[in-house]
Amino acid sequence: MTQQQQHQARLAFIGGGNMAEAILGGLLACGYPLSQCVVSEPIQARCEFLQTKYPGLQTLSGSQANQLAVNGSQSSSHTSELINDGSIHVNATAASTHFPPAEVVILAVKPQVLRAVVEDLAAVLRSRQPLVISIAAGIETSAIARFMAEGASSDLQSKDLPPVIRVMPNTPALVLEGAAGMYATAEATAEHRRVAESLMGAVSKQVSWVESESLVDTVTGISGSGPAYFFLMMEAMENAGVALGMDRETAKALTIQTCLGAAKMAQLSDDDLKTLRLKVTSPQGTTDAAIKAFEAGGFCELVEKGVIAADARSRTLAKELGGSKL
Ligand SMILES: O=C(O)[C@@H]1CCC=N1
Repeated sequence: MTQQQQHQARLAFIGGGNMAEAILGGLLACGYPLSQCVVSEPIQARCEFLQTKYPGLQTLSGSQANQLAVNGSQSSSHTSELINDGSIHVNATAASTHFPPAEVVILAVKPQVLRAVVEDLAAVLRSRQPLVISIAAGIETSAIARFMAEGASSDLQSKDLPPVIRVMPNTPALVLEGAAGMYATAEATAEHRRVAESLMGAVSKQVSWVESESLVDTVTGISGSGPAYFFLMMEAMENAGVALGMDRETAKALTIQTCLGAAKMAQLSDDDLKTLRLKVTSPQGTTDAAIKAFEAGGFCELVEKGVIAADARSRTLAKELGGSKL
């Protein structure tokens, strides 16, 4: 189904950092209506940057911005009071100060502040019951549920917890080439899964559900952090070209296209990755010389160590920031 054919949910981004921008930018690039998106972001300058880049985007900043983004404001006078109060800043280009409640809340804040943010939003999340999508690295859905339970008054029962889907996206979402892994809690219905899949699928070429939440940490180790591994490899190749006398621009352009071409071949070919490698590698040839040098330095073991380190860090974050009560 195309974006045009289905209801496009009102989205509240809590946090307007790089990853929120990647998802937002990707959604807008494929036709998601700007009017259905609001970004709550504490740093005024970042709001201004987003407004300049996406003219007409509603951004909210200030002490009650997260609440307003989720809860909406049915009365513009209420919003005006908040603005006059100095407690909230709404971007000047927003068409109106009327904010519909969010149907999907995307928690796109750093893991270190997720607890405070969710506790602050607990009551409104539990009364509004939006679909909550968390992209915070490492924080388990059980911890998010506990933050919601602890942040709201105790007379609300646990069945009042909204559905949570944990997503590990990656920054190529900004150019609609993302890869994302997703895990849904038992509260999430097939429709919630469909909405999350459709939002992340709009900016990601690969969306994979994992059945065990611990595999989200592994997704983080592969595709969440993965773009940085390829950027590092590309940096190293570019620098090697420069060291051999090539101008940086040419070395960079050849490196990037080689990376793109290899990825496309890997995607389109029926051959597995090893076979593709061997097809480039003539015996005693140039590639063979390079691969031998990589192997002598423990390249594959090193990459495995890197992926394992990212996976492990994601699990440690869960313990450090989510606690171990659940
Ligand atoms: O480095 C990080 O913590 C985040 C998670 C995945 C990509 N960046």
